[in-house]
Amino acid sequence: MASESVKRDWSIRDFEIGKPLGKGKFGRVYLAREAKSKYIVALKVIFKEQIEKYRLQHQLKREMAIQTSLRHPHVLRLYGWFHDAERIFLILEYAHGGELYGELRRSGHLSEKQAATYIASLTHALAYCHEKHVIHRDIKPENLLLDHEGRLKIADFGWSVQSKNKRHTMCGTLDYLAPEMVENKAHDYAVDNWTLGILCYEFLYGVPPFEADSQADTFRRIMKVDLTFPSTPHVSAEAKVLITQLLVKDSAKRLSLENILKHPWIIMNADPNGTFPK
Ligand SMILES: Cc1cc(NC(=O)CCC(=O)c2ccc(F)c(C(F)(F)F)c2)ccc1-c1nn(C(C)C)c2ncnc(N)c12
Repeated sequence: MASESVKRDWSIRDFEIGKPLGKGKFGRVYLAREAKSKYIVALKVIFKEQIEKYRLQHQLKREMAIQTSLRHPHVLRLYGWFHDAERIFLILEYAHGGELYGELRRSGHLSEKQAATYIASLTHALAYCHEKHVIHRDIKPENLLLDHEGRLKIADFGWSVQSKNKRHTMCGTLDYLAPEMVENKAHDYAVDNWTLGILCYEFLYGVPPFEADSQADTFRRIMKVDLTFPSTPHVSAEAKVLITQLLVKDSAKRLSLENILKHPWIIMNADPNGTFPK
């Protein structure tokens, strides 16, 4: 699939369409199978009139170029795409394990081993993206999927796909944005380091650290870095140290991706091959 997906021109006739996986602002996504190789993929249908209506042609082209160029075990593959008169079809890696979000909602919070394994996977994926000069900027549980072995995959929905089970967060939540993003200031790669701190907190406590009843209150809590840790036995002091070293207002002072991977909490808890014993 990898070699073919780059050169040949695909068309809808090459695929057998399966069950719908979810629907989004621009169209639906289906389980599908490439007819010859029987290779399973997720096929996302985007309606051209929606893209034209929001004048997203260039942004979509840029996203497609970025996503087809990324090759990393923790970044969901975009194998290729094709279009007909009114639709654009994206041929995506199928994440058999579904949404990490679902796992977090079901269990309330993750164990330190699960949380550390996911943070280490995300850190590896972000180090790769940053090497390719790609800042993700939109990492949140919504965009995190799991493969059949429970390995994390960063997916970039562009515009979030609302899967079947309704999400609890409104789209456009501020919870995951760094201070310089919510202030609309110039931002750099370190915004992703901040978001790793947000996600680590949410994996361990079940809610993001600056959650509030209104966006205005969330905004105020982010700008103040109003970070508090509920007292609970299942979160170690080392985990709190890592979160505190990432949720730093001055982006230059946030722990680097390299030092996250050397952090005692990650070394002690992350499973090196990214799965972790269930
Ligand atoms: C549906 C789905 C899509 C994606 N990726 C994208 O769609 C990229 C699209 C994009 O970048 C884009 C689109 C419009 C647009 F206007 C722009 C712009 F212009 F703004 F930049 C950008 C990744 C994974 C899934 C996915 N979803 N699910 C279920 C949870 C439903 C899955 N379950 C299993 N496996 C899966 N792969 C999935």
